[in-house]
Amino acid sequence: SSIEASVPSTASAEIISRFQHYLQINTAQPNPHYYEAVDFLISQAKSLSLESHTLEFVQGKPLLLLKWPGSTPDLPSILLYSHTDVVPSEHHKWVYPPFSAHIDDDGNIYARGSQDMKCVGMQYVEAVRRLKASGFQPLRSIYLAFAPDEEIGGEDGAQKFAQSEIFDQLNVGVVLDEGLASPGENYSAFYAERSPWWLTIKATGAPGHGAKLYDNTAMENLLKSIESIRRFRASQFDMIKGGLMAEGEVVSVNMVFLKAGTPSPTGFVMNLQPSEAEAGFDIRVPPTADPESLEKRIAEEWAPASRNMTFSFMHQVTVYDKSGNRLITKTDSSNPWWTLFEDAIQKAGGKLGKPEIFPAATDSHHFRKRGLPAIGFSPMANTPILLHDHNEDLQCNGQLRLTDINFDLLFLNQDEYLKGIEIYESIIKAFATYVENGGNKESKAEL
Ligand SMILES: CSCC[C@H](NC=O)C(=O)O
Ligand SMILES: [Zn+2]
Ligand SMILES: [Zn+2]
Repeated sequence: SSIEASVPSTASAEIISRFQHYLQINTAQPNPHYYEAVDFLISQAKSLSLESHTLEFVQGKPLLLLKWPGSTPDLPSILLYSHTDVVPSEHHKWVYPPFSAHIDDDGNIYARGSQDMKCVGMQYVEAVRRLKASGFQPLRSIYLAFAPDEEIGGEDGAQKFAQSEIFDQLNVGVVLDEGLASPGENYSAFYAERSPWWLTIKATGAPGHGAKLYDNTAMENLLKSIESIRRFRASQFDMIKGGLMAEGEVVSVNMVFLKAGTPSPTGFVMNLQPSEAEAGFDIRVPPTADPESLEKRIAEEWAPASRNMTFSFMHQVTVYDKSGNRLITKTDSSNPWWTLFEDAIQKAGGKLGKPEIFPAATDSHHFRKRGLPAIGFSPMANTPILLHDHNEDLQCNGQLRLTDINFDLLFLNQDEYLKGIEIYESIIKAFATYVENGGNKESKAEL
């Protein structure tokens, strides 16, 4: 029987092979093969008799929308959201090629996107397949969106989608999007994310001979700022180290570039103090922070005009929605979707850890900005995540950027993947049949 347990059934083998197929499509930034992914997903939709629409808010960047109509279409719908792009890979550092979707003897599936987030996209599809096979009929309409460009900020994908008239017509009530794997037995879930602020500070000062000590040089002015930023960084990091805050709850600041000096044929001119010096920072602001005081700190301490400094943001995502509320999805009984989500996971035999703030950015904020509840969830427990593992280059805002966060690597075990499909079955069932007040006035009277 131990052999039987380790050999997947035919159905499981087919599920895994469909996942492999999706993983094998090269959708790496900056040149993702989007149409190949969309064609494959449309073939899946056909096999499930789902309606499919390819939306193209920007040419060459298709967003595939699938629909399973509900029997009570007036009720707000469920959006099962995923992105189709993946980050680039340094191929030589991989044990198995990133688009091989190789499965080793332990059942671990190796591919770029195995965790982020082709797993989730296909798990939605498989969960729908199983629910359909069981004869389940949703009350609410269920939409599956497969969107481009999350890895570069989602401006031509989720953002345009969430702001579109088409989106309004979907009457979405709740969004499921990606989370992170977790190494322990509890699943991770995310109710918010930190907003990226990409800050450049620039110092100017009088140029002068390298042998002269004088005040107000560009380098000295910049270094004072860097010292101040480092003190702030340490204060935030100490709260994590001391166990007072989770990673997503503090403001992170990391210096990502330094630019100064006068070039010469042999490198830099060594006896000249330059008149300009610049540094760039990747700042992540939790929705619980006070963005105004951080902006004040930047203007007064990190780049004060009094020290001949200027600053600009290459990218600055707000922490507020249109009504001025924080981009936070409630995780208490005031949000019925959260309660349903928790219960559904438990019913399917899963355990949920304390909900967290996602440390990086996902597409969820584009939906939270519309005031919608969005839950970040990738059902992968007992799965290592490689945070801060190695750097990857990709295009963002036309700039070559370096991410210091990398949770796309490694592998996903096939049993964990299959378990995740059952978890989604349970969640989709609960969401799609939910009616406010239980749809039953009497049951309310009993209370
Ligand atoms: C603002 S574009 C970058 C989005 C990216 N998302 C996942 O890594 C991130 O750096 O968080
Ligand atoms: Zn992702
Ligand atoms: Zn990613």
